[in-house]
Amino acid sequence: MPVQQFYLLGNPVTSAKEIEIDSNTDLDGLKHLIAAHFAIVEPSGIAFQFQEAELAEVSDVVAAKGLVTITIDGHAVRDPPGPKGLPMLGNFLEIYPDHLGNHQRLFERYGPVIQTNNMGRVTYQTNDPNIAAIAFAESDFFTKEINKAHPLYALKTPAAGVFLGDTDTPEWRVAHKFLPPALGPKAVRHYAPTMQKTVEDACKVFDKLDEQGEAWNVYQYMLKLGAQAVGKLTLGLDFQHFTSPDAPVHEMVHLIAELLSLNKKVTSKGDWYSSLPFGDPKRLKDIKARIEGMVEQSIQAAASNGTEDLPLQDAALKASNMVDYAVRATDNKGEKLPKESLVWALVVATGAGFTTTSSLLSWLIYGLVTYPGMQERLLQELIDNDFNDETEITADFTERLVFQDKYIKEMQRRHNPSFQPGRTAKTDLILPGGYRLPKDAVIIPAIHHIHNNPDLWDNPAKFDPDRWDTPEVKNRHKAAYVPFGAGSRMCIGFNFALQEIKVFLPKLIYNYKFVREGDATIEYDPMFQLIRPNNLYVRATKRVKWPPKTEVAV
Ligand code: HEM
Repeated sequence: MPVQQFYLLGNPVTSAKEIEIDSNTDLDGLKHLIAAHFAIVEPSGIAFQFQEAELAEVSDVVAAKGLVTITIDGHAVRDPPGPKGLPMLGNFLEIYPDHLGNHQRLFERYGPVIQTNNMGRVTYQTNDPNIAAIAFAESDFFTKEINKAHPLYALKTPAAGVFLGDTDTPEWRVAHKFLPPALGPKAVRHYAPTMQKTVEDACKVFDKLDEQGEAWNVYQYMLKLGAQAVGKLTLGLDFQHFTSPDAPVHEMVHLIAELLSLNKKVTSKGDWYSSLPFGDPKRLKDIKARIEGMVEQSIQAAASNGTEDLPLQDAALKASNMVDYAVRATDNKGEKLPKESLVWALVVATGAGFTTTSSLLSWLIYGLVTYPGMQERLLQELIDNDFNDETEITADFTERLVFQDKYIKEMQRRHNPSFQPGRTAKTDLILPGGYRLPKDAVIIPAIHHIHNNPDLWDNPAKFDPDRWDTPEVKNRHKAAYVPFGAGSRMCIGFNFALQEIKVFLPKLIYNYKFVREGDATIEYDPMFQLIRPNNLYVRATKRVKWPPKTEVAV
């Protein structure tokens, strides 16, 4: 078999490898062979050169009398670029507090894969859907492994399996078998009446605030609303958020929100900070223990109800909430979600459930008071579908609200709450474009920057729900829109989240006209795990008149 020497352009020639080439192989086969030897993730981008001339045939590669140079998508291999940074602080001061705006600037300056260093912690980010899709796919190259460089490191809880644990652990496999059925499309349909009752209770409070002529902080009330629904449907707890306009936020909700805030604080700084035995890192540990205790209590209450065990799918359709489901559901071997996994899997479902949905709900209200015509179009669609105070909001009904669906999609494009799912390199590897990543490097498909990348979206800053009807958007790259992440570690609660929002929004829009109070620039908390509009205030004025139904031309 012929033997040839290859090296990667950008690496020293001393790194050249001698590789045997099967004489029957074609160019594609040769690229795959070379990709396997050099851990090049995407073989199709490989090209061969000898003395700067392109070699387009395998026979030319074999015949070359010397080192054959490999290029990737026309580039030499190189480390992802990024700003130089200051000693100790790295790039921290030029990224925070506005990490969304500043990362955008870095993508514009350095290209689709960037490298930053925050007080010693190196992170890679991409706004390229092709590279995002590669990172999201659990493969020989990438996995979700929450190492020290991962944005969830300070929260890592292997027992949770989902979200806070690594893939391919026994804990992840078992949680990933038991939880998704309870959050599948059929299962969440039977949660619709509880969702509707929750928003109806909230409306009584919004009515009172209107009677008192008060404007209210959108995030605070959406946090109450999102948490009230998730509390009932995951833990079977009534957080009593809507007994009066001033009802306090339940301790559990405070603790989970503080946990996320502490995590972002702790992981935005170097490793030294997260190992301090006092201050934020200590508080983070104490809070985790308190949450664990509270969830254990809910589990005991559910278990003492003495209801029968059921196979996974049946349990998902019959359980009154996820604790009830989790204590009753059995797999085909008759086994249950082990006790060690139960507590943290439920904490995660609760936390992941209300923090995200309350932020998205807040952005949806922001859209009503910011983007002209949206309230009117959403209301008109309800009227045209005969919505009124008595309507039972089922999944069948919300499926008819086509504009509402596009409005939500566009909001998740422009203002998605989640922004940094991280994936870890399993080996030294080379990405498309020739970007080199070392083993254990964490790359973040930067959701906000993918969703606002001008190469993928026409006029991305424009809020335009109608773009979802265009062929460009319909035929987009599969990872150009990933509000719930992608791959086997994507969100398992997306059916729940979308249904909840599609039940809540009609009630809010039908009952109130929302008007913004104040005109301060909307701020988000850079030290929070999610993006939410912190200082948005609105007046919700109760509607007493509604527009007529659109006349259909005959
Ligand atoms: C607007 C609402 C939501 C958004 C934007 C959202 C977003 C996400 C994203 C981006 C991930 C992937 C994280 C990663 O790749 O590391 C994720 C995972 C997850 N989400 Fe959601 N989520 C939402 C609602 C929910 C709800 C309502 C629940 C549960 C009731 C939930 C439960 C989970 C869980 C358990 C995971 C981890 C799955 C795993 O590790 O295999 N999410 N979510």
